[in-house]
Amino acid sequence: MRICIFGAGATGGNFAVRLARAGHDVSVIARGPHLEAILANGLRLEAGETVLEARPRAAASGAELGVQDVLIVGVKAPGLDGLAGALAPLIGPETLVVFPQNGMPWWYPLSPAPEGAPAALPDLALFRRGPALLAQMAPEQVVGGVIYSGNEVSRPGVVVNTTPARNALTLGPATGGAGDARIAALRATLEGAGIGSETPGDIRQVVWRKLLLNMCGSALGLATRSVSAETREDPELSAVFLDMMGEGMAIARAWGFPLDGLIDPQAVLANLPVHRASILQDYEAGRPMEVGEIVLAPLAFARAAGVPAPTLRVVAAIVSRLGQSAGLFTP
Ligand SMILES: NC(=O)C1=CN([C@@H]2O[C@H](COP(=O)(O)OP(=O)(O)OC[C@H]3O[C@@H](n4cnc5c(N)ncnc54)[C@H](OP(=O)(O)O)[C@@H]3O)[C@@H](O)[C@H]2O)C=CC1
Ligand SMILES: CC(C)(CO)C(=O)C(=O)O
Repeated sequence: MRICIFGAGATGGNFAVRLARAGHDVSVIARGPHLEAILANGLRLEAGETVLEARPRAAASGAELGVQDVLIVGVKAPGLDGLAGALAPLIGPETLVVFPQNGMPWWYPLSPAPEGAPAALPDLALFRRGPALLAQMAPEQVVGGVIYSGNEVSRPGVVVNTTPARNALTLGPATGGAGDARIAALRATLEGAGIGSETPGDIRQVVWRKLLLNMCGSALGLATRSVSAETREDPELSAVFLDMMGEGMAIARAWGFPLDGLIDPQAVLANLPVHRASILQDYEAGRPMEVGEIVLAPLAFARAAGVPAPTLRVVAAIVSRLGQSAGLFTP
């Protein structure tokens, strides 16, 4: 299986090292000092006491690598704008293209609304990424992904894995269902490399579940400039977190993905990692932020379904203002 990770930064770098060390034909697309470091010394993954190194093939462009069996698009969501042409040389008619970005994904509208959900999705700018990307691949090639794995690039060529006990990438076809044998084979490949990959009923349910973690934990970590775990140490912030979780569960329920019984908000709070959420990493590094995907999209879903979300509204306004003032987010 030829696997390319386009944008082997924090999470992509983690997956590239683990897959390469499991013996797979892995290549990465990177740029700048990170690419130079990978070309010179390979990729290094520091996961707790464990250090893993690998030398995947590295390139600046897809044309150097050619068509892949699996393409994992590891860039941040704003990086998808204008990216379709750069992905093209890596994609053939059989290539599975995995999009594992946090928050509401561009591919969400590719499968029909579940029974009882409002028929029309909110009109989000992020959904307008679809046409350019779908000019390079059929909808059936699009694989939705959800990452549970905390990572940070500590210096070029080096990734620190802040959640060594949990590294997972859940996959499901964006057009619905559990997926065919090729997706099953990819899950098995990930599992064999130490990356958990359960089979979801509907990947959009997993998206909502993860989105709530980011909408509450990552947004509060950003607003307070602290590792996510600090929220659970502060009683007032914990209460805000739980209020937002309740709102998020009501939003997901209204859109046909009830999470009752699947999420225990108290347990999610108790397990917030000692990790600078990726949106906080972006803010501090001056990189475009996933504000639209992580807080404004669920707020828009709340409004479209008439679900009250007063706490989310306040936190979203603060996070959006932070991003806009820093020039890292445009609504
Ligand atoms: N980090 C984490 O712990 C987690 C992240 N996620 C999600 O995973 C996704 C990826 O996040 P993360 O891994 O943190 O992101 P990173 O920013 O660490 O990695 C993305 C990489 O892609 C590179 N890149 C972007 N565009 C191009 C391009 N056109 N050509 C070559 N390289 C490019 C970036 O380079 P450059 O640095 O030069 O921009 C960077 O190295 C996000 O949606 C995030 O929310 C999910 C769970 C946890
Ligand atoms: C909170 C975390 C690590 C969960 O995987 C995450 O998604 C992020 O940092 O953006």
